[in-house]
Amino acid sequence: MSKYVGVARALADLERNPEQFDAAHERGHCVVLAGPGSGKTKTLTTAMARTLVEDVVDPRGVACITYNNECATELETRLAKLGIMSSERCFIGTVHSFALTQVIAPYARCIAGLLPDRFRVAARSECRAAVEIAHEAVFGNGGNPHDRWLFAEEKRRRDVDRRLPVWRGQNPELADFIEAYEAELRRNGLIDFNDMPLIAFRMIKDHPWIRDALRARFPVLFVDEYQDLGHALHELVLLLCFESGIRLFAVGDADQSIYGFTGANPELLESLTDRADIRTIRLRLNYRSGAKIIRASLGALGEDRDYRGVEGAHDGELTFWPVEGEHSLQAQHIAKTVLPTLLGRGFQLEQIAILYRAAWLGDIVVESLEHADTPFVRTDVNALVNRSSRLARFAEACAGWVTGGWRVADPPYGRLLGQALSLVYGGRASEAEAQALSRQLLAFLRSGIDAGETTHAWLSRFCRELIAVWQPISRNPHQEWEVCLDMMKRTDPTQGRDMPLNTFSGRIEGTGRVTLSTFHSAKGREFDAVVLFGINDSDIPNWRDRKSGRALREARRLFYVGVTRPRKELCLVYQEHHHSPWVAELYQRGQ
Ligand SMILES: Nc1ncnc2c1ncn2[C@@H]1O[C@H](COP(=O)(O)OP(=O)(O)OP(=O)(O)O)[C@@H](O)[C@H]1O
Repeated sequence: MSKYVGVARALADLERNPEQFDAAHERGHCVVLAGPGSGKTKTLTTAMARTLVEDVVDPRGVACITYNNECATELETRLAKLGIMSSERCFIGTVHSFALTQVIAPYARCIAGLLPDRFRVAARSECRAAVEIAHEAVFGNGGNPHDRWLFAEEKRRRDVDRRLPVWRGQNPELADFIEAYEAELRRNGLIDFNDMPLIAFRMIKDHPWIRDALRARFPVLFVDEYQDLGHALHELVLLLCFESGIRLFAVGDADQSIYGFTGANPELLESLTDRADIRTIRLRLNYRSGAKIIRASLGALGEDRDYRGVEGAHDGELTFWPVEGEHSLQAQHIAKTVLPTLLGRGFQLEQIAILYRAAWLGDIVVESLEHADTPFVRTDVNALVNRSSRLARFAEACAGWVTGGWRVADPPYGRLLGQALSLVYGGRASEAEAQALSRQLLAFLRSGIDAGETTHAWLSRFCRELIAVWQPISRNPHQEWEVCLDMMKRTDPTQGRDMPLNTFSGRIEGTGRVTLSTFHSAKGREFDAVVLFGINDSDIPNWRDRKSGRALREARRLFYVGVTRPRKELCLVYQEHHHSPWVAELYQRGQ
């Protein structure tokens, strides 16, 4: 579909919702605030596509920053449906990747002494070693360097502008520790993950020409899930949009802020709405869930909001599944009773998700589902494919192409090549480099068609024939090649973990498999039916959440994110007489 038709259709879709429609046409700074299922992502992608087609003339483009690679992939997929591909004109990625690929990589070399010439991103072991050396230099031998580093990291993420008095005014010894750590990394030609937005911020702050260059390329900046992006992004936005003339379009929901442990703070989003130069648009309709589920979700959140369902929509269903016993019995109950009941009511497995608080709870669910022979696809950190790793997703997409996708261009070869170019060259390759890479990729992919390899055997060749060749020529300073070894370990045939290649590939995700996910990974997704597992009084909230009001509020928001994923049915599974205190409120409001 051409992008013109795609955009026209997307805008027509919003016509019956005047707030969404207005937001998509806004030409000044705009923040869209809205609850779950209200079409924030839909509005953002439509606004982005419209801006590219109507407002911004080639070769200028737009940039969209989002929380993690998983959200970036979701946005890319939605934009592709409107005929818009991510490209030099359309950057979609995390704040770290924006900082690295759009600010540091192109401009750092123009600033003498800023970074070593051929810097790269440090591995975790290199960061730990630098923490230990810096700790000894600043504090001598007393105390655990890594425990103290947790506090230092918090300060590092929060006090983005180091020229402000607060940098040395509060905890000056932590400031010394951080500076010694960064100096140690630089001595070794390294930067770390959290350095990326900080270095970019300083570059933009100190060098007005970098602001001009960025505004020339990206006159409009989109930010998805603003509430989760933390201080570094917020400072970057203030600098780029309110001091440098870039237009801002941001969407978010403070009630869904669940990444406090990485420095996110819902107040940053709210502070934008106080500005007179920003138009704030609030969306009230929830297109996703039935009215009963919407009411129950406000019980889960413990606050009042004026959200409502669309007229004529189904009411939705809430079901409660108390189980006599701990986690493993609750998981067995899901496999033996809850899922069969949902299937009996006409739900398809691929439209059901089981959500839980942490990946270790996912291990317990996996055991029960395997025992019951129920097919599943797992999307938490213990999953075979780490969904937030671009390399892992590339491997998965290649496997999809090899196992039949090549026949129907699902995924299209051009997309695989684009991903490979981005992994190896950060998207900037010469014609000759692109051709050579394409030859290697195509030769590898073709050799896998009808080869009958298992996943482990295919991944071994993937590592040998592609990754080992690409690693030495790569110009992308953020490497994650170790993900390949991790996937090989997770499919080790000697441990009985190998599987057919089409089981590994994403092609059969969504066909006949129930989704397993943490609440965090389920953010932004939706399913017909959602089963919340382990909603016990010791799990949500757990003892850590109960330690502070802030942590307790975040746990409650996490619960709210889970409760707002279903379209039609929400099932809560918990230990009888030991359910989370929030279940009662949810029950009362849901009636
Ligand atoms: N104007 C509309 N007309 C019909 N359906 C819509 C409209 N706006 C949104 N939707 C549908 O509502 C659902 C939720 O939309 P979307 O994922 O964009 O919401 P969201 O606000 O980003 O949700 P969350 O915050 O929970 O991630 C999607 O299925 C989307 O297609």
